[in-house]
Order: sequence, then structure tokens, then C-alpha cells
Amino acid sequence: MNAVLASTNKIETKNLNLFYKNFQALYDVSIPIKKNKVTALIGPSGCGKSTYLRTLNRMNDVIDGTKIEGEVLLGGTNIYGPDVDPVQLRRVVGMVFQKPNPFPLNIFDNIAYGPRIHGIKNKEKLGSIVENSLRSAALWEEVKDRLHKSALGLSGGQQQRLVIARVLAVDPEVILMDEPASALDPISTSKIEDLIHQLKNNYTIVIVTHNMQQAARISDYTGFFLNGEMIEYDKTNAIFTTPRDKRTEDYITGRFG
Ligand SMILES: Nc1ncnc2c1ncn2[C@@H]1O[C@H](COP(=O)(O)OP(=O)(O)OP(=O)(O)O)[C@@H](O)[C@H]1O
Repeated sequence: MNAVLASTNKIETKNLNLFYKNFQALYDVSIPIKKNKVTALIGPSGCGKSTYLRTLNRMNDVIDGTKIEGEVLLGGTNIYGPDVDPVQLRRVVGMVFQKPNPFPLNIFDNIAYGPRIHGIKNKEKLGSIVENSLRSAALWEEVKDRLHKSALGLSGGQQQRLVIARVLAVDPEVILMDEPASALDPISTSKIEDLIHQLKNNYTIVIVTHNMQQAARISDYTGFFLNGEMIEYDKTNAIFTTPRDKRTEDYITGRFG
């Protein structure tokens, strides 16, 4: 079997079309997203990467006038089906944005926020979720003595790891990241990249990035988007060394975008 098709799919999008009112932003996008792998989405500005990412946890639902056709299967279930609760879905498919967005609360309460909403009240249980999530996000050692200080006092890179810990605290299966390191300095970026590498042992990760070196460094699979179409999807190494489509080659060699 083709190596690209060999490992298990965590999410499959099938013939996805997305419209913002009369404007079509995605055309017939089909991608198999592999379990416990990092999939990078690359392409020039405005080609639909973030739009596609948002279809994976129905974040586009909150944008007025959005219409979607096709299927997004998560473990075989269409997430756009009538029985799916988008709030529950977003627990399973968490999201991290470009700018870290901690709540104006202390560090502990930022992480405990989601578990509390999902009904966990027990102090000890919350304490262990907070500690485990911060450990998994490689932040525990830096914040363990200031859990009751404001999260807004952390550096940008620490805030982004806090946001990742907040996502982990509700026990997701998939983590979507929209340019999670583009607002960070090189050292913080490298910490986030190391963290992504760790996290894929337990989670499936989809990341939008403008940085092709980053895509090459951290991802197992890469999808190249152009004008709302997914032009080419393959193992990252193949995309960067032997792209099949001339447009992919032009993009990765810097001829446009
Ligand atoms: N809420 C919206 N309403 C209308 N059009 C939108 C909306 N969001 C995005 N678009 C349009 O959809 C297209 C795809 O945008 P999208 O943000 O998904 O691209 P992108 O590849 O993520 O871009 P960038 O790399 O610059 O973030 C663009 O033409 C954009 O202007």
C-alpha cells in the first residue's frame, strides 16, 4: 500500500466546500489526517489554510453566512451531523491561536477553567489536572511557584504554552494550531516546536504555518493549499524534496507567495 495511506486516519475530510456568503473559500478539499502525527498546512496568504483548520472543530459555525458542503469524519462520525454538539466537539478537537489568549485569571484558574465547566469540582482532582497539563506543556517547572499569580504576567512564549496546557486539561484527541509560534521569539518558538514533537505521542496535531522550515522540521505530513484548493498532500519529506505538482515546487522554492 502507498505509505501515505498506510497509517490510521484520525480525521478525514471529504470533498469539503466552504462559502463565506457568496465567496467560495475552499474547493473540494479531501485530506486524511493521520493519528498521532503532525500535519502541516502551508500555502500563501489567503489560500484557505485557517478556514480549513476551523472546519475541523466547527469554529466556522460562529461566522455568520458560512455554508459548508462535504464531510469531516472524526473517528468515522461526521462532525457536521445533527447529533454532534459543537461544544463537546471543541473539547475533543482543541485549538490554539496565533496570539496567546490566556484568560485574565491566575495560572491555576486558567487551566482549571475547562475541567470546571465540564463538572469537575474536587480540589485534589483539579490540582492534579493542572499539574499534569502544565507538565505536558513543558511549563510546570517555570510556574509551579506562582500558580496563583496572574497568567497575564507570563512571557509570550510561556503564555502560549499555558494556552496549550489549557487545551490539554480537557483531555482532547486532536489539537489544531493556527500559526502558534509566529508571534514568538526564536527561543520560545523552538520550545513550542519541541513541545509539538512531544505531544504527538498522545495527540493528533494539525498546524498552519507560514514558515516552511518549521513545517519541514516538525511535521510528518504536509498539505499545500492554493486559492482554496488542496494542491498536494504527502509525507513532509516528499513534499519538500520531490513535489509532484509544479505549483508546490514553485511555492517551496520561493517562486511565489
Ligand atoms: N470571516 C470571513 N468572511 C469572509 N471571508 C473570509 C473570512 N475569513 C476568511 N475569508 C476569506 O477566505 C479566504 C481564505 O482565508 P484564510 O484566512 O482561510 O486564508 P489563510 O491561508 O489562512 O491566510 P493567512 O495565511 O493570511 O492567514 C481569503 O480570501 C479570506 O479573505
